[in-house]
Amino acid sequence: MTGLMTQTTESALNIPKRGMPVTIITGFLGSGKTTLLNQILTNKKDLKVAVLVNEFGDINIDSQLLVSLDEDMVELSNGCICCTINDGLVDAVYRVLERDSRIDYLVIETTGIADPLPIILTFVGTELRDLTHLDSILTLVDAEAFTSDHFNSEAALKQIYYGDIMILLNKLDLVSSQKLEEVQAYIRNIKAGARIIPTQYGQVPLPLILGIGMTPVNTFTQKTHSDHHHHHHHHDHHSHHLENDGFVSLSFESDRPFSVHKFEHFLTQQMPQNVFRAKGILWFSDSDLRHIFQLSGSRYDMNAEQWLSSPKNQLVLIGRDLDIAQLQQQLNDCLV
Ligand SMILES: Nc1nc2c(ncn2[C@@H]2O[C@H](COP(=O)(O)OP(=O)(O)OP(=O)(O)O)[C@@H](O)[C@H]2O)c(=O)[nH]1
Repeated sequence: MTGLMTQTTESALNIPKRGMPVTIITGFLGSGKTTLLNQILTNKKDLKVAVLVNEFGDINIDSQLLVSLDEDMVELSNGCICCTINDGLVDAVYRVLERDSRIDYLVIETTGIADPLPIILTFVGTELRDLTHLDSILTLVDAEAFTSDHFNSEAALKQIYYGDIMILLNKLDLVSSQKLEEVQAYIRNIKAGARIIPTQYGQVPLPLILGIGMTPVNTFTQKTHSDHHHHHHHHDHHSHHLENDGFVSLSFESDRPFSVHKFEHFLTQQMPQNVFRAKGILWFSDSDLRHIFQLSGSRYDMNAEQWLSSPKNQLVLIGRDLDIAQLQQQLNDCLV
């Protein structure tokens, strides 16, 4: 993969000038969307890329973990993009379009539980249709975590269903070739003719995913026209997946550090199985470094790096049927 990357990341992207091209990254919780976004930002060369990040928790962890946090970065409000999207997204895209500085490309990272259809319809069914050009929808799938019931999530299935388009089957390093075959067969079964690219840490030559003109805009446009009389009304697209999927999130912040032993105890003894995803920037009393904590399914890891701001604890947990009050208390008890 790495060899391929160096060969193909020359400024070979063929980006049409009509309307700003837009790529939407979807994929279930922890599948590798932010990792892919970082690959894009690292390898974009001269391409001026604006980024919209949307998170389901109340704290923006992802935006703090992106490689480039310069003026190209735009942050969307929190909440699920497909529920709060319509005005928030349109406004955020306008802010990008109205910038004085040059912007060649817009990449949008959705939350891991977003149903992509309302987002697609926002681009093809509103005034954004004339201003932007929806180029591609990339759906990340965690090859290891993928099963046919995939956390019983409606959103996870829809991400594949609408992601016509391009599926990045990520975390190749964590699966056997047999599992890889099984997942590919499963995806092709739900989505005949799906284009699937196996990846590791989202490494993929950019010309394969940006400027590819893969979104069958007409299909979605026809749907929009038959569903809508007024293109300003987007509420019909509101998805009920949150109620169906039953996801809740807990955001924890503190200006005091954790005891590493207490936090370890919380992680191994107290944290319920139905926390599917956690991410945090953690401060431990016995360390001068910030710890980037990532949990996805049954895996977690922690990387230490320099603080970029004054130390504090920020943690988001996402799962189903969580006892929020109890978890808050348990996290409080980890503080020194
Ligand atoms: N082993 C392995 N880990 C990966 C790979 N890609 C991403 N990860 C890890 O998976 C975890 C989740 O990755 P993210 O990129 O944050 O996932 P995400 O889809 O943005 O997560 P949400 O925004 O919470 O839905 C992180 O710890 C990554 O380092 C991969 O190919 N292999």
